[in-house]
Order: sequence, then structure tokens, then C-alpha cells
Amino acid sequence: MSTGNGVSAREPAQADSLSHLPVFRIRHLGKTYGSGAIEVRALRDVDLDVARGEFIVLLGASGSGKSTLLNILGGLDTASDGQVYFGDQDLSAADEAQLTAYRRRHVGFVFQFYNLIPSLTVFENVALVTDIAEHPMPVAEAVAMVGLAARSGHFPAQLSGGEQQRVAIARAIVKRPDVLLCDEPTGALDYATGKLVLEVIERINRELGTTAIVITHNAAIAGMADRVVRLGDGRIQGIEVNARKLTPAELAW
Ligand SMILES: Nc1ncnc2c1ncn2[C@@H]1O[C@H](COP(=O)(O)OP(=O)(O)OP(=O)(O)O)[C@@H](O)[C@H]1O
Repeated sequence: MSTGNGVSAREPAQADSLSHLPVFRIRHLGKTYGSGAIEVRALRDVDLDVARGEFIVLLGASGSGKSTLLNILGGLDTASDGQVYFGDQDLSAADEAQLTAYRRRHVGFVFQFYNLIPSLTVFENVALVTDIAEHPMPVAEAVAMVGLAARSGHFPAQLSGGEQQRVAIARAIVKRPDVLLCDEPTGALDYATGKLVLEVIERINRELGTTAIVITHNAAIAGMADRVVRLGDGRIQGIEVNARKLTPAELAW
């Protein structure tokens, strides 16, 4: 849909007509890697609904299943048992082509390492994704949203780690994903830089309404969430609701 000024407004996506459904419905989800003596049960009997626009922090010890859960929600990995629905789409029954389409259309990923292309500028790194997106926002808008408008023509090597992570976030959101999945987004960053990156993720969740799920080892970040999901040994050990969400500026660790 064109607004006539060259800015593409968002078409009512199929997901919008499903707005009464949770973004994710996870039922009896299990994931087993390997078999026999080397079998690892990474997830067991996980049940969770994620509401549209929610900000969830996933906490848990190393090996508790956080990345496995995020990867299944993002269509990068598949369930061994149970169901995962995105709206009314059963991801656990999807084939590779359907998962690829799902990832392209609906999911933005942010990882600990930024995976930017060194020979491309900030603008070009973000623009790359828009070729395969259905309703991308203007690249300059995504770059401005992460506070890097003035650095648009710079190359990754000319940026700090936090700035590079913000480019990775711009790249993840330029296609207007329904969900932003972040695996240790501040893991490689110092305190102040980590906070700047969290501020960007919080802003995207608040201003664009993008559902955000963030894995962290840093329990202080849990204060930003609507809900905190604690994983242990592949199971949900507890879910806490924050009566008042803290801003990244209010977090301390
Ligand atoms: N591809 C794989 N093959 C075999 N085992 C795997 C694979 N991926 C993960 N695992 C195992 O599944 C379990 C859960 O791993 P996962 O990466 O989800 O944990 P995590 O909570 O994200 O850990 P960390 O905080 O260290 O990143 C671990 O025991 C891990 O060794």
C-alpha cells in the first residue's frame, strides 16, 4: 500500500485479523537433541502464551534451554514434541519453506554478535534486508530509530560494539517484524553501551508495538519486562509479572 508520498504504510497483515490470538501459544513443547546415550532433552513440556506487544525476558542458567526455545519460536529450529502456534499458524507442522517464509515475514533476530557485512555502510547493511521484505519501513527511518542517522555512511569497523549492535537491531526491525527475538543482545557490551542497546529495544517494543523476547544472563534486565520467564533444566520454573516496568535508565547492575 502506498501513501502517495513514497512511504509505504503497512498493509493489514494477515496476523492483524488474528489480533485476538496470542502471538505465540506454546503447548507441551519438547526438544530432544541426539538419541540414545547422547540424547539431550533441551526442553520439556513447556507451556506459554505470549501476548501481542509483550516484552518478555527469558532467564536461566547456561544450558537451561533459552536459546533452544527462542530458536523454535523464530523458526530456526523445530520442536520434537508439542505445538507452537504463531497466531493460527502451527510452526511445529511447518516445512522448511514455510519456516523460511515465516522468518522473513514475521521475525527479527538480534544475536550477541552483530554479523554485519564489513564492506557495507550502516545504511547498506540495513537496506540489504529490505529486498526480501514485504512492507519494509524506509531504511533511514530504521537507522534513525536506533539513533545512528549521523553514522549512516560509516562502515562497521568505524563503529563501537554498541553502535554495531544498534545497526543489527535496525536491520532486524526495518522489515517491521511482528516479533523481535534477542539472544544475549548485551552479552558482548559494557554497562553503559548495554543500556543504550536496551533502550533501543524498549523503544521499538513501546513505539512500534513489536513483541520482544530477550534472553539474558543479567537478572537486572528482568525489571524491563512485562513478564519474566525462568527456565531451568528445560522446563519453566516460574513466571513473574512486573507490576511496574523499569526503564533501562532505572536498571542497575
Ligand atoms: N544442536 C544441538 N545439539 C545437541 N545438543 C544441543 C544443541 N543445541 C543445544 N543443545 C543442548 O541443549 C541444552 C540447552 O541448550 P541451550 O543453548 O538452549 O541453552 P541456553 O539456556 O541458551 O544456554 P546458554 O545460556 O549457555 O546459551 C544444552 O544442554 C545444550 O548442550
